Amino acid sequence: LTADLHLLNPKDFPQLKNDTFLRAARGEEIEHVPVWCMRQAGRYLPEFRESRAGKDFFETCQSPEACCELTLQPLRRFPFDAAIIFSDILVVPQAMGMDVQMVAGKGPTFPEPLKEPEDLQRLQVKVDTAKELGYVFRAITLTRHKIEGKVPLIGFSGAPWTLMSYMIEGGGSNTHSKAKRWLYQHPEASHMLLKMLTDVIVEYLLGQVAAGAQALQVFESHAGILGPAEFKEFSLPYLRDIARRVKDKLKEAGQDVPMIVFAKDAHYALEELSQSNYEVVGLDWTIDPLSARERTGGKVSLQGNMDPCALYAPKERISDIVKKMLEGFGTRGYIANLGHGVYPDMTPENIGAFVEAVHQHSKQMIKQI
Ligand SMILES: Cc1c2[nH]c(c1CCC(=O)O)Cc1[nH]c(c(CCC(=O)O)c1C)Cc1[nH]c(c(CCC(=O)O)c1C)Cc1[nH]c(c(C)c1CCC(=O)O)C2
Repeated sequence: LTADLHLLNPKDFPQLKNDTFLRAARGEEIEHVPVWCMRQAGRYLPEFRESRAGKDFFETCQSPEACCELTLQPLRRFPFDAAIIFSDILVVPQAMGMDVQMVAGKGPTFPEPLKEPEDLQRLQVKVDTAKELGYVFRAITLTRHKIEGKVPLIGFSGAPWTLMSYMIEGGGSNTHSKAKRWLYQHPEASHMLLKMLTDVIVEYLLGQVAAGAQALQVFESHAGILGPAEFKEFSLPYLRDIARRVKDKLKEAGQDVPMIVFAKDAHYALEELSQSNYEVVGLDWTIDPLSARERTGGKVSLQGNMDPCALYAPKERISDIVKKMLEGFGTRGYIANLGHGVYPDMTPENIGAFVEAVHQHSKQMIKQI
């Protein structure tokens, strides 16, 4: 074990061999369009199901070795241009003192969700991220060593509104009406909670970079349940604050790490999102590539946005869909991805076809420029 201690030291990482993803995030020249998939480490892989079998989900998240193995699994199969650390957005509410369990067939569950503003007193205001979330940092450091510079490693966090909605709903929801009730009945307490979450998230993301994360993605998965006005009041200011504060701190240390904002179903806010201090705006599949480009005015790189269900199509059809998508976005300032995560019943082979189609078509297109 002592011989392996350097693997938990965020120093002397292997040299990065494929920086295509980082260059695309910054809008720089590339030889092919980089591609990765949200939930690329997931139940669609038999080796993932085997590693996870019989183990508690959050215990798995707390094991750096398990997180490292699950992060690397998809890279052994497919030539992805980036890896995302295996973890979950709900480790942040846990660090703030809330109990969260992963219930099979039901998803994440909070036995004691926040009900009224008084419940905010149950939360840890000042979270020592090194202590409460150190296991994520150790997973990132270990993975950054073990990935051997093959591709960059992405760290991530849930955004404040998405985490708030889980903490109040107590789990998944169609309407999010319990959480939205707070926005209309308790706007001040809502802002207080969103601010508390923002403070923890900023520290958490900085800790991930210190541990070795080479890019950061912020998931506002529940943006679509808000309308434009509520998004502007309860989501956007916090998304902007997170990027500003993380970047200011990194700059002091002479570091620069690209940040991606993925606000699912928030196409009503694309203009605002493209002016939010993030280098990359992630897109779900409900927006047309060309109009996304127009509305973001070339100010940011874009990531996305194939309908995950297109992976159910035959391989030739996947290739056609990818080609159209690439033509819509163009090859510069673009990172190919799905519009949301891979589903458990998808065929690994088709993910391979997706990755290959992105590489092949984009190489062809770049040659013709
Ligand atoms: C909303 C959300 C969550 N978690 C996450 C989000 C934001 C992205 C999104 O919008 O989907 C983020 C997340 N969760 C997971 C990752 C790992 C990295 C990757 O994308 O490969 C990431 C980036 C692993 C996971 N997180 C989870 C799994 C599947 C469960 C398992 O492995 O046992 C994985 C691979 C569990 C999880 N965790 C969460 C849900 C809704 C679920 C699914 C529950 C279910 O389907 O039963 C909360």
